Amino acid sequence: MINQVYRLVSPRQFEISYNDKSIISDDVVIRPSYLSICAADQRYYTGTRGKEAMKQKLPMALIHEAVGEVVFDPTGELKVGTKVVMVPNAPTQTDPFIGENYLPSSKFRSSGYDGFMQDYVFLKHDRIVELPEDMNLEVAAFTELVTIATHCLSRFEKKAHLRRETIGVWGDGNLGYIACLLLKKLYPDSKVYIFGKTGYKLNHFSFVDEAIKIDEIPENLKIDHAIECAGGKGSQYAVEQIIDHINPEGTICLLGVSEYPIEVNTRMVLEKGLTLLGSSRSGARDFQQTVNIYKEYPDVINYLSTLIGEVHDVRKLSEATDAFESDLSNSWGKTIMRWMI
Ligand SMILES: NC(=O)C1=CN([C@@H]2O[C@H](COP(=O)(O)OP(=O)(O)OC[C@H]3O[C@@H](n4cnc5c(N)ncnc54)[C@H](OP(=O)(O)O)[C@@H]3O)[C@@H](O)[C@H]2O)C=CC1
Ligand SMILES: O=C(CO)[C@H](O)[C@H](O)COP(=O)(O)O
Ligand SMILES: [Zn+2]
Repeated sequence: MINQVYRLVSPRQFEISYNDKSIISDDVVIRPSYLSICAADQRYYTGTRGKEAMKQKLPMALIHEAVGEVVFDPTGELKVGTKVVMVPNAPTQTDPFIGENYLPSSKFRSSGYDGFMQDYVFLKHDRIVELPEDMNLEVAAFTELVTIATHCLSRFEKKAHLRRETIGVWGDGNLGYIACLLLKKLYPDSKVYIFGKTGYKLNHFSFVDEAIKIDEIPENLKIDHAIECAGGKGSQYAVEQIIDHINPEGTICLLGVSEYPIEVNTRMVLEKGLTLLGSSRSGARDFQQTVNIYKEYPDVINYLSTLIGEVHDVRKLSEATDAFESDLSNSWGKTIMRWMI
């Protein structure tokens, strides 16, 4: 069959390409239904990802956050119409110590390999997780971003010492919101503080113990551990404040992506004996665990719906461009594309 793939060819410019794909294989054929735009996609779309990466990775279909419906499963295991979330990471090897999302040989969609902006996506069974039948698909669309927090917390659980009275999250955006939400569910005895820049964004974090503006942090405030979700240059200021307010031997989970190297006060990292724990992307297990969280705590889905920013119907490529442009001027929430192309 001929599959249409919608690739970014240069900043702000998409083009259609045609891929001949045989359906005689083990792959499940999925029709994407709801796609969600990530900050990483925007760095490619706007061309701020850096000249070298742009040259190396384009042309490429964007989007690694998406759900879809099964249209054909050669094994007959999945019924036509089953709603699934798609795992963007495709490992080519396994390693007893290194996770699939840290193996350099893995292929990650919309970072060097075609993402989900396609008519059909062809996936192995282990790259698909079935969604609850009544799942809000606009929320499900950004499940991949939720898996980032799930993955980070599973690493935190293994590495951080057990005094977890107060945990601080820096970054009053999408990932900060999700990290706070999962912390409150998975660590109900811990106090969770959100640290952000903007009052109206912080107002959305109704479920945390404290919402604090970063220029109003009491000098004597202390936290046991922290999660940084600011990104860009903001990561540097966030890490600086975290180091000031964290108790000795705390763990700092780093999630924000910076295009340029940031400065870290290593003297104080040493003096306080801190652990810096970076996490990037996620694997199939994190997707399964996240869907389990949806099932166990259905109110998580309600809280996540606060993050639905705009939903765009995309019937033609110019409407995808509109969605990306509009996303750039939205200060709160995720931009979702209802994929009708
Ligand atoms: N590690 C991983 O695998 C992943 C990482 N990411 C990265 O995480 C970062 C956040 O993503 P996302 O939440 O979607 O982006 P958002 O833009 O929604 O959130 C970032 C928020 O942090 C705020 N901020 C900036 N500086 C500070 C600071 N010093 N202290 C506290 N808050 C600050 C921003 O405010 P303002 O806008 O006003 O500057 C914004 O509200 C990005 O860099 C993204 O690329 C995303 C997905 C996966
Ligand atoms: O968003 C992400 C995962 O959800 C990562 O930040 C993204 O994969 C980083 O990739 P790149 O190197 O292409 O910016
Ligand atoms: Zn992403």
